[in-house]
Amino acid sequence: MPRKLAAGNWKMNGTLEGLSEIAELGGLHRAPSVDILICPPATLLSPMARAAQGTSVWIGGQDCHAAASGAHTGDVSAGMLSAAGAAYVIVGHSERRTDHGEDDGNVRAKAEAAWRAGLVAIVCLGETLEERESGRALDVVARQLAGSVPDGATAANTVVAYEPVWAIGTGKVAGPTEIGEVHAAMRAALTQRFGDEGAQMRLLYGGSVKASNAAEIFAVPHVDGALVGGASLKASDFSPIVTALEQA
Ligand SMILES: O=C(CO)COP(=O)(O)O
Repeated sequence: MPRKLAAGNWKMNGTLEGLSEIAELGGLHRAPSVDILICPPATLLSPMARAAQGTSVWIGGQDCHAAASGAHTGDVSAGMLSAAGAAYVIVGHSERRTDHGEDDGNVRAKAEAAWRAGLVAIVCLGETLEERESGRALDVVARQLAGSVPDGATAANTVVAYEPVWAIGTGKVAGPTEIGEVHAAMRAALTQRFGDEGAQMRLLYGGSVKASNAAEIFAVPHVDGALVGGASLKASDFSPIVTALEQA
């Protein structure tokens, strides 16, 4: 079983001063029993990767283009992220799906590009409030999982993050029953499709995770970590979440 994963997604936040947060986080967790990852904006990736060298903190990108290079103004390839020091890349975050019209096919192609560059792909999915309230959450997640996770996914090259859109940045956390139901369904689908690799693949929950609710979330079966937005920006906020995961 790969180690559990506490991942921070800084989104479009942070400055060079945030380098000190990486050093502080590494200092607080010198020999963690879980993996720790911070995904800063692309402009901070290289200095953050340097700051993280020799610490327990991994650095990742927040998105990549599906192509290796070419005429794609404003985009960054997976190879470029890797060269800058990334080990992971988030693909298919709901903010990318909404802001940039990305669909499951785009996300799948990005995950494959991540693998070609030697990165671990964190494939995100999750239903909207309207989809949950109309009883379609499990169907939506099943469809996104089937369409966004490429053939060839393994426990080593892929992480799946369930982030219900209505719980992101809203302070509304999905309850243990809701999370448990979706994570069990994802585990069953991944195991059916990928066998033992699917059984071992890390499944993260994301959406308003904080120190105060982390332990309850990590106690849910098939939750192997978290993808944290706001509460990952400060080491002092993120560190208790890392500790809760170590103790789960
Ligand atoms: O979108 C998220 C992480 O990718 C979750 O963000 P918040 O933790 O700020 O709700």
